[in-house]
Amino acid sequence: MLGLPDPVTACLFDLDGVLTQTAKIHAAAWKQLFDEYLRDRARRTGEEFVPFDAHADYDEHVDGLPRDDGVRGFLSSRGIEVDDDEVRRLGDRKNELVQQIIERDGVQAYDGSIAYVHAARDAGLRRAVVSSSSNCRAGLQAAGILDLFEEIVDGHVTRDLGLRGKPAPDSFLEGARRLGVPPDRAAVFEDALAGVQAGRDGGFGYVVGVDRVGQRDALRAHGADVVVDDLADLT
Ligand SMILES: O=P(O)(O)OC[C@H]1O[C@@H](O)[C@H](O)[C@@H](O)[C@@H]1O
Repeated sequence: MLGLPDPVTACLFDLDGVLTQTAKIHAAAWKQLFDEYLRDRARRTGEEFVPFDAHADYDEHVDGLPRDDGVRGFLSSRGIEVDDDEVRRLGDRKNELVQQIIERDGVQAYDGSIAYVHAARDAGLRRAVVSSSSNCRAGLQAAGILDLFEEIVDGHVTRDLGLRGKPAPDSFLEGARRLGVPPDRAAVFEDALAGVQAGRDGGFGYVVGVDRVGQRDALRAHGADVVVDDLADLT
């Protein structure tokens, strides 16, 4: 049904880049944050300034991860270790940038995803959003799609429950648990390499990779059972 194997009765949707066009917003905010940081560091240390790549660096080190893990992950890829206070300071600054962009531009959902979620609801499939973002609920609300989902496991929930962030499968497992289905009867929909890996490692029934930026092969390699450009392609 809806391009999913028969045993699947529940859908676990990532938010940024799957339901809403907010992966671009996060990538832009991360780029501004890290470029400011790296430029300043280069001035202080005399090192060469190598800018953050909003595709390669974002996809590999930041996309899909909880905010703090994104800060640590990218900086450590450049051999830079920072303490918890600095991680928090940089994460707060990135969040200010995200919120400024959202305030200015709003949040747009992908039409194909919304049509798919409606079809899933009409077909009786259970539906949850599983996102690392602490802005998840606000994003769903701003896009006008909050009421399409029965459960939301976001950055606040994972922190409160002490769950490991993606690429660990914990948040998706929590989503399936809340919907009352075993993982092998749930499908994961993800655009991030870390999220697809979480779907594979959690033993989910099907992992749909959503390719918005030309990383089809990498999504496959991280464990996607199928890769589509848009959820409309599944129907
Ligand atoms: O900073 P937030 O809104 O809590 O989001 C954390 C992360 O959430 C993920 O969904 C995004 O892919 C990342 O880019 C983002 O950094």
